[in-house]
Amino acid sequence: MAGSSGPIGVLALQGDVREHRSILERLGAEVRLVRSPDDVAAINGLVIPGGESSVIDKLARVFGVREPLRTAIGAGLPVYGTCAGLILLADEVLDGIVGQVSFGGLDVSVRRNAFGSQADSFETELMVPVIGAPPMHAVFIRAPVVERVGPGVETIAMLSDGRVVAVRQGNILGSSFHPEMTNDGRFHRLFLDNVDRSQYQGTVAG
Ligand SMILES: NC(=O)CC[C@H](N)C(=O)O
Repeated sequence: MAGSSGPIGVLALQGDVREHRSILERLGAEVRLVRSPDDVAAINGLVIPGGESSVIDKLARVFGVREPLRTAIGAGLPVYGTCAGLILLADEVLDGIVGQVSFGGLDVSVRRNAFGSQADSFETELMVPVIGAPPMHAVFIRAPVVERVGPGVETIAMLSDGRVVAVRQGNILGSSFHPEMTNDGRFHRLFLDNVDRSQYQGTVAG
């Protein structure tokens, strides 16, 4: 069972926290909403929701969780980021607002709002080989695209035009789209399997 040595965190500063919480609980996880360094110290996996990455970045600094999260991710905390969450995990953010930074951890470059204003939001069926059939119904909302994939990063989903929309690197998983909005638990299952297999022991506060 996932979360055997601690709860699964959902970063709860802004965004679609409730949807992630409910899909994780449906899969049997104990969820802790993360808003403080103590919360970061208590979790053994983390979901970073969709929302607005620049706002989550700012609030993470205000709430004092940015550095603890960076330390935990660097120490191997299993993480899954959707949309804004993927942006926050990218080592490089393209088209960020002035001063915007990410937590990092994923050796990728991600472009915010990559689909432009004429197609801010769309939905499509997406084949994700590591998850298998049937295809996922993928919802893209002012979504980012992964433009550079580092050597240790695996591309796990692409649009039909070849644009990369889901990746993983070790215990870090990210998607441009929102499985939490379509009640498809397969990405969260993949993340919880990472938590179950993880050797992550937590970090000393700081
Ligand atoms: N649905 C989303 O999470 C949108 C992401 C948003 N465009 C950002 O830059 O953070």
